Amino acid sequence: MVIPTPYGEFNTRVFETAQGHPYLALIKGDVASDGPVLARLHSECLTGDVLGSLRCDCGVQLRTALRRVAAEGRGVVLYLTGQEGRGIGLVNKLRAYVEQDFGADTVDANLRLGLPADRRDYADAAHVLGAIGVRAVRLMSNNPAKAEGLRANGIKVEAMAAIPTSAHHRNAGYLSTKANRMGHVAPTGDELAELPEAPVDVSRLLGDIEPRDDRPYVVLSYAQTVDGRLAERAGDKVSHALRAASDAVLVGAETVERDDPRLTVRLVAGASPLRVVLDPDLGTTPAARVFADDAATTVYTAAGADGERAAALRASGVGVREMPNGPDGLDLGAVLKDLRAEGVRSVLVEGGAGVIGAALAAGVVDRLVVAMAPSLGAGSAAVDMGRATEELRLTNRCAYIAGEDVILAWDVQKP
Ligand SMILES: Nc1nc2c(ncn2[C@@H]2O[C@H](COP(=O)(O)OP(=O)(O)OP(=O)(O)O)[C@@H](O)[C@H]2O)c(=O)[nH]1
Ligand SMILES: [Zn+2]
Repeated sequence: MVIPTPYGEFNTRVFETAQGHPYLALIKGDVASDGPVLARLHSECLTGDVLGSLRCDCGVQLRTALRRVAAEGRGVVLYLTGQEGRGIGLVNKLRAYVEQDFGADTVDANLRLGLPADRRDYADAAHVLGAIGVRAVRLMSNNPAKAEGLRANGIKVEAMAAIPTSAHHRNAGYLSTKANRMGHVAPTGDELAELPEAPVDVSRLLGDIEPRDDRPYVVLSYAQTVDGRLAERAGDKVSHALRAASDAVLVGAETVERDDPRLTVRLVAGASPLRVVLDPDLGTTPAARVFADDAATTVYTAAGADGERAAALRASGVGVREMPNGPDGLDLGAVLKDLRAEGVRSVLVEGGAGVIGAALAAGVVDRLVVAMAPSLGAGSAAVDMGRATEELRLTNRCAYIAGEDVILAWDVQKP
């Protein structure tokens, strides 16, 4: 039986464990032939796999694994139901999340509930691999228990490496606990070691993400030429990792018109944030890529803007919210307050010049991330803070250097 996916078709076989849990094998190519097979044992995670929850990175890992197997043309992703919540089930996992909201890490949360930190067993998974003809694997995981479980049941694990994902500020703690407390190992083996690239770590660039009661943590991110003019920023991994770490990315209507950005995460493995467009008169073209359905979008507009246009956007799944006008277009403070009320904890403001200037002038920026484009004399006007005259002091500097790129970041101190 074939299941067609966005990554291509997978031959599918299903097995049922003695406890009644279906194991779904998504197979590409001839996995019974000689040579280790690229493989992932994926523990069910309804919140991450289906809903894209940002508390973990399971959904991103699952899709990345399917993509890698498809790219290689040979391999298997074994989807293990019954392993939800590391084997304690969905209800207990959600109870463990409540414990985590009260300060426990992912291990202690289970223990506080009187449950083991991990109740999974991989014997059945090994038997399924055996049944489809797999004898040796290159395992996409850095959980040593998975490798041991396979080896103990007759499957050779010839190499092993994690599927690196870009951390989100909401799962950074979870990922570090897995590394520090759950014995997850560094990649080993020649073949697989060169496959995954280390994820771009932008946590120091972002600083301490601390939302306030009345607005999210606001990060301003743009590129400038060495002589201080705003520069266009070609899509690069750092800027995509910044998006992947944020709850929302915000731009003005001019940027949508001029650059037609998608504002999604594509160059690193990570989830796309909510896209927010400030468009006071709803003049952006309906064909703009930011309205496509590959991520969620909310448009903020002035009261009384084109009602038909708003209705059309809503019908296509784009949120439209009316806001009062401020000194420089829409009242940015009101927009941020509304986003916070919707649960957004961090916003990455990417431009354009008008929005950047207005955010600085309004004193709502917590962190500034400036990429230095290696050029002089190009670019458009410099950042203009309009009427704001008070100096903003910058502290807690971080410098990120990769190849030709120099990126600097600071906390913005309020006068
Ligand atoms: N109990 C509990 N389970 C969780 C939590 N977060 C994720 N899970 C479950 O953990 C399982 C995923 O396992 P991970 O520990 O993320 O990764 P792994 O599969 O052991 O290791 P890798 O193969 O390297 O990804 C899924 O079943 C999730 O539902 C949590 O906070 N508490
Ligand atoms: Zn998960």
